[in-house]
Amino acid sequence: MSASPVFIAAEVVEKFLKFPELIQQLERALANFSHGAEGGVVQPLRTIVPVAKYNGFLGVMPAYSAADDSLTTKVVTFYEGGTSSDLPSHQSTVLLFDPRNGILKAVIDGNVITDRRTAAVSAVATKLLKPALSEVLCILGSGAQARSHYEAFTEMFTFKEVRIWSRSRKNAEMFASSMKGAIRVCDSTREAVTGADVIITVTMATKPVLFGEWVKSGAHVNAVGACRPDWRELDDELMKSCVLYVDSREAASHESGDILQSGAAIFAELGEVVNGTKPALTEKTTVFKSLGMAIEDTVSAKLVFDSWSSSTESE
Ligand SMILES: NC(=O)C1=CN([C@@H]2O[C@H](COP(=O)(O)OP(=O)(O)OC[C@H]3O[C@@H](n4cnc5c(N)ncnc54)[C@H](O)[C@@H]3O)[C@@H](O)[C@H]2O)C=CC1
Ligand SMILES: O=C([O-])C1=[NH+]CCC1
Repeated sequence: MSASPVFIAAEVVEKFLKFPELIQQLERALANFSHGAEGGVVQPLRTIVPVAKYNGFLGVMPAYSAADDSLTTKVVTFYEGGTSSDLPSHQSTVLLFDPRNGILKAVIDGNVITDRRTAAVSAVATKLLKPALSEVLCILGSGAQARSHYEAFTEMFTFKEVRIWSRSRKNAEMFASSMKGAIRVCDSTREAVTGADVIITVTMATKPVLFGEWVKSGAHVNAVGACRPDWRELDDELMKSCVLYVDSREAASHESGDILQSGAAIFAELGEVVNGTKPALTEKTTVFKSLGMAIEDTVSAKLVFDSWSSSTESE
């Protein structure tokens, strides 16, 4: 009989999933993904089950990475407008299997993985695509992804000013007072965005919150929300005038409302830039449309499991 799977809780994931190591590992995974079959990544389009009665969605995100010899599936739920309680709007669990025989080895909290790996991928995009002089960072949204992005970006880059905008000023102020470092709370999206060199959109908006007319020429945008074909965060003007990078062409052309509804053309996958097969056009206005890939969870879960295993062996 096989041993029971271990359960790895959020606090343990927090301890072992750290920037900058996660960023380095995910940069490598993005490159493998964009190498096609040669890169050894198997990742079908995720399955999404709408739970229309409650404005919710269940996503199933399986992947295998030959380079990491890691096999996982994440199960994630997300609710438009959150739930009626204090629960996070996104909740997830990652199942890690032994790829040699299919035994379930670990059930891992997926919330910290989702927050940190998404921010880590945005950090890779920003490293490659930001303008040479990047002094002002702007974050739209003040939820879980805003926090992980702030942590990753202030650890990896140096900005003279960080601005936050949220639908409610109170939430933006709470965000600013709960994080280390100075953050300017802005009253409008326009105020937050004007003159910013790097912009992160991490909202649950279903209609555009970021408009091309406000975005400084040459700025870099990480567009992280709007993961449904009928949801938007960015307007047509920005989508059509930018150089557009995505995590996965396949996912982007099935899931991204910003791409499907604007008709914007995809220039490259981020992994192609890492591989050197497509250029990073840092002098242009760039958008990285992130939808989130299962392979990011696969690599993160393996990192957590291996670190946890080594720590228990040395006890
Ligand atoms: N690309 C990726 O890999 C991933 C993307 N996401 C997406 O990132 C976004 C943020 O996720 P979380 O921070 O976990 O959510 P959250 O629920 O913790 O925070 C959402 C934020 O958006 C704001 N918001 C909600 N409706 C809005 C509207 N209509 N206009 C403007 N702001 C609005 C909320 O006030 C809050 O500040 C979501 O769209 C989510 O689906 C989440 C996980 C991974
Ligand atoms: O990659 C991910 O886990 C998600 N992307 C959008 C909602 C959840």
